[in-house]
Amino acid sequence: MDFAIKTCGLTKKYAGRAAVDNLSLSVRRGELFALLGVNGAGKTTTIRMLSCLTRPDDGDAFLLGSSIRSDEKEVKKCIGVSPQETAIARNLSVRENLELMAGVHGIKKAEAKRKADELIRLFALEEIEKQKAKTLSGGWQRRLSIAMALISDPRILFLDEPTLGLDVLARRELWSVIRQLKGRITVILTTHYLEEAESLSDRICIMKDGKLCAIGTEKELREQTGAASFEDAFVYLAGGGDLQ
Ligand SMILES: Nc1ncnc2c1ncn2[C@@H]1O[C@H](COP(=O)(O)OP(=O)(O)OP(=O)(O)O)[C@@H](O)[C@H]1O
Repeated sequence: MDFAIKTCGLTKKYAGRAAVDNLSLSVRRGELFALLGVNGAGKTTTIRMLSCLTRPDDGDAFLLGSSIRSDEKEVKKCIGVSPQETAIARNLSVRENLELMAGVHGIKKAEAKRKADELIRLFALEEIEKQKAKTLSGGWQRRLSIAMALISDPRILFLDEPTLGLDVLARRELWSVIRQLKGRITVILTTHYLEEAESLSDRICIMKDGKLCAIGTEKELREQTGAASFEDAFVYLAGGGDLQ
């Protein structure tokens, strides 16, 4: 099996308490993989370790074969991150944000323009490309943030709660943007919206207290718990193991 990500006993502790506890899992190339769990389950800490923003206390993870411990430079070359708090420059336009991010990655001007053109088309940003980012709605800011994370042509993209706080229409629009990426690159998505994981992902990992407590397709997780709906399966797995 050709893995994009393989974690081996990945562990992070804060004040002696494990935020991520001995996490071992594999994500296939081209897979859209969702990390689910209640608040504090360890999803963001996992993404932060995989994107080299936080160093693990124990264990390791390999992204396209490169270790987050010893090959940080290689790992950073192959990833894009759209964090929970969108990291856009509010006073710059949509196009300027994209070109600025290209510059951060050392992409030359002509190439940066070509890449910005391509992403503006892919994310349907044409009509707002000259608009300052601060004037955009939350949904369009998230869309821009994802486009920015793709400017370096990453092979693995991390989306941390991409639709948090968006209205249902903006969320659905963003889903169709995320669907366009399916199969092209590996996407790791964290979300609290169960229907988002259900609708978008190939496989789902449910975390609880920093540990992996279940992994599989939505159907497999339902079958494993004997639940009628995915929500019931999630409540069973991430909650107290009680099916009401
Ligand atoms: N920088 C930090 N310092 C201390 N504790 C932290 C830090 N970051 C995370 N934690 C703790 O680690 C645990 C896991 O947090 P994490 O943010 O990874 O969970 P999460 O699943 O992403 O939660 P949420 O769904 O609320 O975003 C929590 O108990 C949190 O309080």
